[in-house]
Amino acid sequence: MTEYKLALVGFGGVNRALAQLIAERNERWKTELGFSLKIVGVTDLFLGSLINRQGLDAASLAGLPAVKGALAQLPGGNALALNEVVIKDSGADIIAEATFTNPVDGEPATSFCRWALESAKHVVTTNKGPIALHGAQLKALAQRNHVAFEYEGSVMSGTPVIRLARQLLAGSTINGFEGILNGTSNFVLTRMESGLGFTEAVEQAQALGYAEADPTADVEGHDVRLKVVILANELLDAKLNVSDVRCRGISTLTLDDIDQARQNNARWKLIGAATRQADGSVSASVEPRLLDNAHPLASIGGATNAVSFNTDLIGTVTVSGPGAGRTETAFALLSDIISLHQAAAQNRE
Ligand SMILES: NC(=O)C1=CN([C@@H]2O[C@H](COP(=O)(O)OP(=O)(O)OC[C@H]3O[C@@H](n4cnc5c(N)ncnc54)[C@H](O)[C@@H]3O)[C@@H](O)[C@H]2O)C=CC1
Ligand SMILES: N[C@@H](CC=O)C(=O)O
Repeated sequence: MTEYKLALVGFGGVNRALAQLIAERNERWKTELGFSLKIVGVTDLFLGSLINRQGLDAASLAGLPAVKGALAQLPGGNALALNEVVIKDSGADIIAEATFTNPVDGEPATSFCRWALESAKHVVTTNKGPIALHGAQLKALAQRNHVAFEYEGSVMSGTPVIRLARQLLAGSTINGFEGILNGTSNFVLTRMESGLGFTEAVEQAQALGYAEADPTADVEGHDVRLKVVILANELLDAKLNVSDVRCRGISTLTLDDIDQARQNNARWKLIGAATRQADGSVSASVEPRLLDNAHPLASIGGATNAVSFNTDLIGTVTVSGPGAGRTETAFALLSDIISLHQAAAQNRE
């Protein structure tokens, strides 16, 4: 039975939920998945950092008070986020990176991934910045160092859309997709349909752990733009940069607009889309679209996301599931670890 040593970089909603899952399910994973996880390091800008090569108690970490420097209160803890030390010197095999997404340059998360990969440690991340902005370089770095770089949670949280499309649609060509790819904005639009104001709806999404640290990224479409780049580059073999994607969010939609749509049997949805053109190039956009209620994406409500792939052999395939949420996204990290464990087993055969 394999035991992976894990370091958690960024200890907010997602990695805390992963610690909780480890506390509850590690024993079960030994028999069901063939591995267990031992947390040997944690680092967070707000909470500080802590290393213990013998293993930290996952339940205690999950219940850590969310107060500044909380990790310094534990034996061996430090009030500073010693990110580089935790990544390189905690003895971890796997780095679970879940710090803020920076949609402009992907930093400092990209450096965290790079440090880990250069030190021959696997990386699992839910952070969209490094993949959308530096994905090709990080994948090459992982390959050179014979380690995994996995990021299923970067699009549609725990819903297995990247791996599902890559593996199970292999053999057919994906020529485009359109989808609802941001939980917060879809939650906000759904709440506004019940009459709640925009600001109050955003506050609810923040309280539920759906929103980005700066929710502007959610409502202005910047988060979806990163996800469109990730999906298009991964599944359509596009070479898109973030600046190639036209982007408009939902912040200008009013309760009147939403009520007007309802009276016309329609709904506003924030749609991210990409299409392969006749010359082989891929065009992409993020914009609010008025969908007739009969449209397959119109009924997707709350923080649920959905994406419809347009394939050459089997037509349209739609995948739907949670688009945000702490435990849902922590599950994506687990699925990444399962994937790298399976790949390691295959390599041994
Ligand atoms: N919450 C969700 O539903 C989903 C989140 N994601 C992504 O996962 C990542 C984590 O999300 P959450 O846990 O919800 O965010 P969060 O805001 O709850 O936690 C992020 C943590 O990272 C820490 N941090 C920020 N910069 C740091 C630095 N330089 N060094 C060390 N720690 C740092 C913060 O102090 C914070 O505790 C984000 O990139 C987010 O975009 C992806 C899919 C869904
Ligand atoms: N803030 C994002 C979280 C997942 O990427 C969202 O609401 O979809």
